[in-house]
Amino acid sequence: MVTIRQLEVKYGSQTALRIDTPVSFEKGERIGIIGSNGAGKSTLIKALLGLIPYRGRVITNLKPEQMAVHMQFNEYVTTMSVKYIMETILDTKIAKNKELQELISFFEFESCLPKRFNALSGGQKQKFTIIMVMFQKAELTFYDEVTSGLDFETRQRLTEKLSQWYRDKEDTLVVVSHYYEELEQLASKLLILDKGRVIAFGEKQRLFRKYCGKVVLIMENNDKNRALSRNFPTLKSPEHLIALSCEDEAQEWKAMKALAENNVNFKRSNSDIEIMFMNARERFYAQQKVSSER
Ligand SMILES: Nc1ncnc2c1ncn2[C@@H]1O[C@H](COP(=O)(O)OP(=O)(O)OP(=O)(O)O)[C@@H](O)[C@H]1O
Repeated sequence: MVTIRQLEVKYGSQTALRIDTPVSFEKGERIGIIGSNGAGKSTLIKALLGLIPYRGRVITNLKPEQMAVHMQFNEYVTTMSVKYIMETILDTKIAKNKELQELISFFEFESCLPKRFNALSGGQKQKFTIIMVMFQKAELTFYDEVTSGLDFETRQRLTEKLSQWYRDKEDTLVVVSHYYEELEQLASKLLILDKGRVIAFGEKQRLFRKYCGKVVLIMENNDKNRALSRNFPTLKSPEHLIALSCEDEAQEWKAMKALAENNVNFKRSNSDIEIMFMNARERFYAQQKVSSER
């Protein structure tokens, strides 16, 4: 559907994004884009939508009107109801449009319709834009930080709604997010960016296997657990945690037995995106260092 053969975006003299190896988004895929602040995530979306100039080659059979986008920040006039804005932008009447009614009801947005945009809560504002984006039924839909700025519970509820809506559909989605739980639910493939470079791209489980092993056992970082973990291969992990990497079932049983015998609480995961991201980044820079030393 979209193939990025090569892409370079510069703001002045600063290169914000450079993709050298081809990246393709195929029909029906759910792609998550992750990366720290300033990694180039929004820049990539803007370039794909043709909103900013870039050098390189992006091949797509999609016309601009076949792509829909939910940007991080959205503003609307505040002198009229959101119902009026929705009907004007979508050029339809809610009362006569079953599909739009279904979306409004799915997102429990009915009671918000008479309100003005500035009177909506953060979550309601996002729902408003999501409904309008979904209504376009685009071939390719981008969600850029759709739950950013929302409290934990609202974020979870909205992610669940999005995941439910798309569950049995074939839409192609590109979801940019800082929140790993969101990508666990919405993405099956990941594009990991850092400082404008592609660190890794591929199917979520394949990347987990490559950077973390079969499974990771995650426990609190304290003196006792640090001592225990010395007998096992560990991965890079958030500072308050220790992650043991298990390459196969035998290693997993051995590590679990040791943790159980020492009465350690742990979480087992074969999909932790945060730990996978940290280790992919670590390996990328280690390889860069080796090749620059050659
Ligand atoms: N309009 C602009 N002018 C100059 N520099 C810009 C502009 N927009 C982005 N940048 C820079 O380009 C780099 C990538 O920015 P981008 O917004 O794509 O990052 P991001 O991964 O989306 O970050 P965040 O997670 O913080 O939204 C950053 O260093 C940023 O400061």
